[in-house]
Amino acid sequence: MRPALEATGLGVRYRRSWALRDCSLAVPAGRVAALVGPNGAGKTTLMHAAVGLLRPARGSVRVAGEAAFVAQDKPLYDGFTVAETLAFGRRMNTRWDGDAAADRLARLGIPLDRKAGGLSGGQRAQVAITLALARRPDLLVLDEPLANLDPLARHDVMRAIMAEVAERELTVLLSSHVVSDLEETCDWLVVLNDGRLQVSGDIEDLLAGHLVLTGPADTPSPAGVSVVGESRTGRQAGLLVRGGPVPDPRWRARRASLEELVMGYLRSPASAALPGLAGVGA
Ligand SMILES: Nc1ncnc2c1ncn2[C@@H]1O[C@H](COP(=O)(O)OP(=O)(O)OP(=O)(O)O)[C@@H](O)[C@H]1O
Repeated sequence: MRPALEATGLGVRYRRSWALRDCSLAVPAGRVAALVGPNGAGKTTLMHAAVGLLRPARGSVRVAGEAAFVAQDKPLYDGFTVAETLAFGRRMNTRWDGDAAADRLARLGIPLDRKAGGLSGGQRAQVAITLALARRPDLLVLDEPLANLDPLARHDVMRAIMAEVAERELTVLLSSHVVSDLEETCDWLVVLNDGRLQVSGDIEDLLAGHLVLTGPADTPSPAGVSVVGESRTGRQAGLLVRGGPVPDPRWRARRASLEELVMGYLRSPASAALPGLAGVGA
């Protein structure tokens, strides 16, 4: 099946510095993909390139169908009511599902006569996402949709995104700094670090393909697996490895959590888990 989002050798440069280098990835249709990485890693740049807001200096990025983008600051006109905001969206877009948008806001209990400036952070996020969904996109791109939201609002926003994905063929790419927010919802992981792609893959396959090993600090690294990262503190050593099993009884092995997997790669910028590498599903 054609990927919903495909980047090939993508490179983006702001003046003389490269914000993204040689980035090749494919997100299958119908997935909810988490885009994670430290500040300045290139997440927003990748999203802007994907939705056509900036032109790559190298390579290409392609979306199958229409993309809708919700920027980090969720721009809404504070003086407009929610109803006026919807009417404006209808005038600006040929492909517009106003009924679905009104239904969605009613379900969320967001009053149509409220000025956007009087909405809470969570409500603003929901209105911005509703406007993007009303355009019936094939790919919904959300730049930190959960930033500045309390835990309940974060949960509500993620649940609402899940409901949309379940209802129709929609692919989502969303960035976040809080990996625990992504665990229940996302099934694809993209890790960027300093402008380079480190991980792109199915989350279940990635978790099944990695182990956390703990053992005495002087234990030699196990054979037959590839060490992503290691920390040796005092008498204890901890490794994140790709592959397994590890028959050496000095190492205790367990499944990695999503957080451990992400942190393990981010701490070891030279490591990568990309399609085509042994032990990682494409
Ligand atoms: N308009 C711009 N002009 C010059 N440099 C830029 C511009 N936008 C981003 N950059 C630089 O490109 C790099 C990637 O930035 P980007 O905003 O894509 O990262 P990010 O992963 O989204 O970061 P954050 O998590 O802080 O939002 C950074 O080094 C940043 O300083």
